[in-house]
Amino acid sequence: MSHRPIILGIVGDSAAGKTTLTRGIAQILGEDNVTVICTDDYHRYDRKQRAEIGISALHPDCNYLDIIQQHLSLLRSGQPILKPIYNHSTGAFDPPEYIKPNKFVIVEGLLGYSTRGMRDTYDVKVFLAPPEALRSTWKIKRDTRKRGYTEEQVIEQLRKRESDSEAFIRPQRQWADAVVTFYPSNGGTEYDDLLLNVRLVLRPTIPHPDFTKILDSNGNHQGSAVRLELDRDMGKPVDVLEVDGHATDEQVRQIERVLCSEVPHLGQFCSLEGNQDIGKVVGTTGETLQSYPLAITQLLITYHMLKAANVAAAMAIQV
Ligand SMILES: Nc1ncnc2c1ncn2[C@@H]1O[C@H](COP(=O)(O)OP(=O)(O)O)[C@@H](O)[C@H]1O
Ligand SMILES: O=C(COP(=O)(O)O)[C@H](O)[C@H](O)COP(=O)(O)O
Repeated sequence: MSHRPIILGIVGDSAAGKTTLTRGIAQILGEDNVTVICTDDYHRYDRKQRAEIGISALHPDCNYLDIIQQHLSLLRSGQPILKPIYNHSTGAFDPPEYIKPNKFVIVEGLLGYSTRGMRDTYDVKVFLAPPEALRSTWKIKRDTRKRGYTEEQVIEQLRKRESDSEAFIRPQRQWADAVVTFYPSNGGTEYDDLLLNVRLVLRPTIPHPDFTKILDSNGNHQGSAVRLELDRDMGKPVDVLEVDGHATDEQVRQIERVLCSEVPHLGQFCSLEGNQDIGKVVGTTGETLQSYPLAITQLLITYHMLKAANVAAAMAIQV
């Protein structure tokens, strides 16, 4: 290996879209180059024990955060780990698995940014923050179709976990280099998953692509479906790029050009080079999702992974 593994964190609440986004990015980086770790595997208690104790999986005390941190450090230095496995179908633990890191490691889960040690291990940190109404819809759909729960059980679980979501999950937003929010354009309950807009909050904690290139010479937007603004997030200044579900091919190509001018590898996954599968991913409920907002989100995060790999390779040559 020419450099140490590059580590991406994808953190967010249950059914925020972590696994779906992870799949899309792994497709672009090449499945064989990517090791995916889900931190649900580090739950301290199985489902029965959690019910007896009265603790939710979202609580830090319900997870071996110290072992996650230890394993992340090992993976970052290219070493293997013996990872526990939490089985969402049975609610119990399967035998552990031996995992060697590939060039890229994606670590997705609920509490990945809870400690300083964990946060320091990632090269790129993403937080997923869909509006709560959309997350509930996604969670009901997935957990009734794939995890054997009834709709009433999922709604009750969401209600019971709300205080832990507020206390432990949502505050982690502050540590992310990019906060990703897919949202319905009319803000209402009637929406099409394939026409969701995306709001990308870009913190100056890592150097983002120069999106000002998509503005015309007067600094104006080329249309209303793609917007670049300065804003504040949790009190701190940020750039915000929004891409609507109905953005045009040409608007999307402009963004792709910005990304590909610095990272040509991305070209083959863009509509620029005629790729028809841009932004296509199979969601965890088995449905095929495809949209420009999804594509731009995946490309932006992959851009950061490849840039981090270039930096790590340059450092490896120096030593
Ligand atoms: N970007 C997206 N666009 C449309 N639907 C999505 C998107 N991300 C997730 N979903 C839906 O939400 C469900 C839950 O997503 P998932 O990736 O399993 O969440 P998590 O891994 O965070 O628990 C998926 O089954 C899918 O139906
Ligand atoms: O919230 C999640 C995390 O998964 P995800 O982020 O993929 O939703 C699960 O509910 C817990 O792991 C508990 O498992 P269970 O529901 O089996 O008790």
